[in-house]
Amino acid sequence: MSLWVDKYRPKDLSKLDYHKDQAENLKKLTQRGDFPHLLVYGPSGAGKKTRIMCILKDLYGPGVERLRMEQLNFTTPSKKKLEIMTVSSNYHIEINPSDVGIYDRVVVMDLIKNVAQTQQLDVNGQREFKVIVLTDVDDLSKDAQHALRRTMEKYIANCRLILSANSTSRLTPAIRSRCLGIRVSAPTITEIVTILQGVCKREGLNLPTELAQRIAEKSNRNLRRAILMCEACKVEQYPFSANQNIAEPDWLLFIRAIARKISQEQSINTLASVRGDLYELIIHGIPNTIIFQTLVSELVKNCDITLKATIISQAALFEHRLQHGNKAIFHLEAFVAKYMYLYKKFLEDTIGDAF
Ligand SMILES: Nc1ncnc2c1ncn2[C@@H]1O[C@H](COP(=O)(O)OP(=O)(O)OP(=O)(O)O)[C@@H](O)[C@H]1O
Repeated sequence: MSLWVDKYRPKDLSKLDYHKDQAENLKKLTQRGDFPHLLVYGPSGAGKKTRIMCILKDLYGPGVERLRMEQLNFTTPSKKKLEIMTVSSNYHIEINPSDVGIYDRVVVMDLIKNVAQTQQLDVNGQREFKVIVLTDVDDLSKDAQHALRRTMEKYIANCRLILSANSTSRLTPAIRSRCLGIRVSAPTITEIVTILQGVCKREGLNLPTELAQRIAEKSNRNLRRAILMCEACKVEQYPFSANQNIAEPDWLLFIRAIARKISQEQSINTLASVRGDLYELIIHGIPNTIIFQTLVSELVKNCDITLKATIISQAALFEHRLQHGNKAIFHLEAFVAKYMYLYKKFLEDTIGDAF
């Protein structure tokens, strides 16, 4: 039994439910003989991966859906052995080079070189090139980005890259300028409502519009999250009711609890306990940027408008450090300490004014 997010993931460009004009343009692109490197970017759960798989299917036919998982091994110049999981078909290979952290450069270079130099398994494949899908490229180190740029130029004859990223801001201009950019913005609330109702209809369920609307709003326009929440609602209670409880992911509730703790008491003890909580989230694989952004948005809910402005500008600074530094916990914790200081000072100043 598969989850609705997998079961109802559209498999053809013509079946994509939103950004339809873009899907049509992509179809035209795949029909031309030549095909550029692509950079598909947009927020999490907006449908990047789905669109990429549809492009591949259009290029190579249903064979790209026969996927296998493989572990690839690499050796760094200092003879350290690296292992990384890949998903591939006879026509393409998908890899997330940031899985190997600071060694991402080795993986990027070796992988592209190997793929470009090996023969296509299926010699009747309709294309002369293979596709390498690299995900989360905005997490690549600068070194790896430079290597990527050089390698993509060198092997353009035999392989094409499809890069996927949440935003282009951390990519070097050299990479951006060598790819055709495809922006997949988050679907609107109305689009999400329609998709949720479509999914439920295909399951033979009746989803009240009001509940679909509430789920869409709670999902933060992340379609994956919306569909997962909708399925969780079904497990919790069916027939649906318009005002039933919408289960939210554990990590979100956990971050909300951290934010409450920080706003209740600003002290060394709270900071120490928050450090433990942040470690807990990191250990469970919640991405640093998600932890940071959710925490900031929860914290500013408790802030007066002037304080909010200060907090947001500080958050921008710490987020920048988080993205460029290695130890996420330092920057997360430093931000919490800064928030506590600003919040406490604000309270003291305003209470002082009141007297
Ligand atoms: N056009 C669409 N119509 C209906 N459902 C869609 C569409 N695009 C995506 N979905 C659904 O949304 C879910 C999330 O999409 P996808 O995995 O493509 O997002 P993503 O942008 O790659 O996310 P991330 O960056 O977090 O990996 C999919 O599992 C699929 O069920």
